[in-house]
Amino acid sequence: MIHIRELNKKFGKHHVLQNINLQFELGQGVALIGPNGSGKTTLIKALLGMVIPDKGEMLFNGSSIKNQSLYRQNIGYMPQISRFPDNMKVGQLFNMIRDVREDIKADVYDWELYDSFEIEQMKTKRLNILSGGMKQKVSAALAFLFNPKVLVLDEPTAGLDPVSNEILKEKLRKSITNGKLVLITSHILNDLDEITTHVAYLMDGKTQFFKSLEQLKMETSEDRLNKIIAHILNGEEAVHA
Ligand SMILES: Nc1ncnc2c1ncn2[C@@H]1O[C@H](COP(=O)(O)OP(=O)(O)OP(=O)(O)O)[C@@H](O)[C@H]1O
Repeated sequence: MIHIRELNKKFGKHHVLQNINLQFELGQGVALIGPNGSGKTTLIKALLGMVIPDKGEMLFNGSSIKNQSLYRQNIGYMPQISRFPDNMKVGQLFNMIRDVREDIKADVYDWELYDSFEIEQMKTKRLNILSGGMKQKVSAALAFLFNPKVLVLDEPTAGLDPVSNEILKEKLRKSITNGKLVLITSHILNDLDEITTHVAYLMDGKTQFFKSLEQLKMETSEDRLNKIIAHILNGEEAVHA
């Protein structure tokens, strides 16, 4: 579905992505994790065409995404920080985005998060007065609205209250079961446990590993993602010590 080959990106002298090779398929929940500044958001932005790589290629369904934009219709994106037009109201934003995608038929729409997050009740609120968590809800509902095959979520649970967090996680779980590809970054590894089928771990712009959760569980004899990662990192420290 998504093939990333020998991807490189420098910002000035800072080599932020170094020879990244990854392959994601429908039905996977890929946890893209790694320390602050390891390149996760840059990789996501490259995939969305928001950052232009220096070298390497990315294929979506077998076709290069270079200078393409149509493939993005298949991706629902929830950014780390949502920036909305300040004076627009929530309802106007949804209307505007639906107008942009007039090709999408009404029966394709997925209103589940819109309903669960009770966005109808905030329809008349201006976007610039929404709390951080409310903005996250709007952003999540928009990412799912057109029922895309691929969901890319950059720290989606940061700022969500526990009930909303569970709603989003359940939605992601269902989406993966129904054959969508979910690519998600988070530092809250507990949030990823029930969603993850594969883990891509980035460090200093390099892929440290990309493995299925099952394989990682077997290798570490740990069950939870935070324990698995701690096990691997402690092992590495021991090796380097
Ligand atoms: N537009 C830019 N110009 C210059 N440097 C950038 C730019 N965008 C990102 N960087 C740098 O690239 C590195 C990777 O940033 P990125 O946001 O991809 O990390 P991340 O893994 O998502 O981090 P976090 O976990 O903190 O969100 C950082 O050192 C960052 O300062």
